[in-house]
Amino acid sequence: MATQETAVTRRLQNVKHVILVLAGKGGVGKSSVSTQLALNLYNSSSTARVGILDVDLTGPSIPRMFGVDNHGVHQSSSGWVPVYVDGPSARLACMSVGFLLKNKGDSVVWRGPKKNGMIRQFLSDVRWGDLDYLVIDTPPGTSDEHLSLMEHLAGIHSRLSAVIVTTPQAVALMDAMKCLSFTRAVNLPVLGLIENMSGYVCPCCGEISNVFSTGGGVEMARKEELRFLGTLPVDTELVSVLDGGQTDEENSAFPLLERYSKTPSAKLFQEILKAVLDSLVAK
Ligand SMILES: Nc1ncnc2c1ncn2[C@@H]1O[C@H](COP(=O)(O)OP(=O)(O)OP(=O)(O)O)[C@@H](O)[C@H]1O
Ligand code: SF4
Repeated sequence: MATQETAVTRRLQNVKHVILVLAGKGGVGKSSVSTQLALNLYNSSSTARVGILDVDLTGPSIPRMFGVDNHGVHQSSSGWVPVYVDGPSARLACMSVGFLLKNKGDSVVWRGPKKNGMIRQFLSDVRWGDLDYLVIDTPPGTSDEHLSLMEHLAGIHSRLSAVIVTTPQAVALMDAMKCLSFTRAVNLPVLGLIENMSGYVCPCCGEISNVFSTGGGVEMARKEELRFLGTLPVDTELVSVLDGGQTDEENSAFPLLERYSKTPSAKLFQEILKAVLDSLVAK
């Protein structure tokens, strides 16, 4: 184990911050928040270097969200080369088990030890290089994958933190509490809580209406002395950008960023990004 940890520590020596995105429950928007966090961090300065690692091994959705699900990764003598989703700028690196599957629809049916080995390889064998931020999209709940991550990242514990994503419903909040207790058990600092799918953005006028209850995330954050990072409504424009697949038709090297920047979510995420960066400084 010591050798493995050293390999991970060595590989990630020039990664300044590693941010795990957690959610207690599936489908609350953890992958879309991970994608938006990576895009906003990338956009936070013209030199920011960002990586996104998808360790949701049984349901990898990051390649599809970035519109690179037909790409593969290749091995070089110094490790796997990630997919650079921003073209020639090569400041936004992406790695996912999705790149290793023969067919998009293939499922990954692995036992714990194999998943653990894959996560170790993602951390120790990918040529991440110098990164300001590495965002890790984790599976829902707290599973073997989370324990593997904590074990392999032990050597860089001071650079680790987490963001918890929930929806406003009581059942999602209960599951978010389980996530929070996991972070406390493993001594993982939490930057704060994001309430996703909180209200609905009208596609006609942009007004945000509350279809279901909202405010559960704020209340949980208050009770648990967590920072509340902000809310994101259900945004149909975001869905068409993240789920519709990107094309290279637009006159841009990075059509996803251009299309995302026009969504209501992009504007709202700027406040969340500020809160995330503040929390990182205060950590
Ligand atoms: N704020 C939002 N507005 C509209 N659609 C959203 C929003 N957040 C997420 N979605 C959509 O909901 C679906 C599920 O989101 P996502 O894949 O991010 O969830 P998840 O929590 O990562 O799910 P999983 O259980 O697969 O880990 C996707 O189609 C995504 O585009
Ligand atoms: S929010 Fe305004 S524009 Fe949107 S559907 Fe309702 S009334 Fe119409």
